[in-house]
Amino acid sequence: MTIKTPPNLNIAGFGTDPLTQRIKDKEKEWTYKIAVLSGKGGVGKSTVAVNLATALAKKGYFVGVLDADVHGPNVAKMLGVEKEEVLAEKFEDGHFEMIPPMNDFMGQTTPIKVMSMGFLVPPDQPIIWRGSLVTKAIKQLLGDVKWGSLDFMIIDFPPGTGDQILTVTQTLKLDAAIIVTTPQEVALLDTGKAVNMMKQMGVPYIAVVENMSYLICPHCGNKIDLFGEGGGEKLAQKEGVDFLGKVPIDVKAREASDNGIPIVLYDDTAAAKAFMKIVEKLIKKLEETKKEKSEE
Ligand SMILES: Nc1ncnc2c1ncn2[C@@H]1O[C@H](COP(=O)(O)OP(=O)(O)OP(=O)(O)O)[C@@H](O)[C@H]1O
Repeated sequence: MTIKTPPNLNIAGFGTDPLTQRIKDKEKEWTYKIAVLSGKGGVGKSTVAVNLATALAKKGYFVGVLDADVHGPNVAKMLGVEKEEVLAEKFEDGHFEMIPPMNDFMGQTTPIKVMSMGFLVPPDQPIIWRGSLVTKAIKQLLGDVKWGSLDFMIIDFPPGTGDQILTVTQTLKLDAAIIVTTPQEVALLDTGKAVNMMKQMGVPYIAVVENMSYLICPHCGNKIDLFGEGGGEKLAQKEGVDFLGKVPIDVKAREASDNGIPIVLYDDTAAAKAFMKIVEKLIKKLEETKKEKSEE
């Protein structure tokens, strides 16, 4: 039976222990679970998450994106589905599961399933919750959603190293963590903390992506290192984790994401080429890591 999501969905009372069990059951259907994090806000974490997801979908993989950035959910807008209505299905035991809206970008990608707090709360309404409630909401967006079978589940976490990340990482067995940074010192300091958090959580594959690495001057074509040079790569080396690549600042990337179209769909841009390269490297590394783990 399909019904419309109740308008005043009571997040706090929407499932308790069985919820954790549902997450555990569902994750068996997801081949790779990848968290996208950043030590610092505003470095382009959501931009990287949606472009990685779209690049994977462009290659024919089935992808789900969970916007776990409950306080600033932008993913649905960036993927052009923010106006979609979320339906829910009632199960025999009485629990509801939301049906994630999908976008296949006019057939340019396989459909991407998207779930975000942004669907359930009006855009101008702030979410003023204590941490435990936020954690619960994120868990519901995992366990009370009909995700189905996926090649990749991408989770866009809130910035920083807060307790929500800790709890979700304890519930869900992540295959990889991608830490997004910009090249400047202040961002790198916080990025190191995020890398170490993922190491402590035992995530098998950890990698750094450097966003806003450089700007190609639209007038002279010269490369400008606006925020310094090579910081992300040096940090990855220092921490002993992989470096997946650099994404340049691209004015079109900002314009495109404001219009709900990930830049990776604009094949001729430097940012799109960078994202495709990153995704190819990521797939290879994930397969290698999985093989190594199965041999242990
Ligand atoms: N490579 C890029 N080139 C141009 N603009 C970019 C690039 N990466 C991100 N942006 C823009 O920067 C802004 C912030 O990006 P985004 O929302 O992805 O950051 P975030 O780290 O997820 O932020 P928050 O910490 O608020 O969650 C957006 O307007 C986005 O379009």
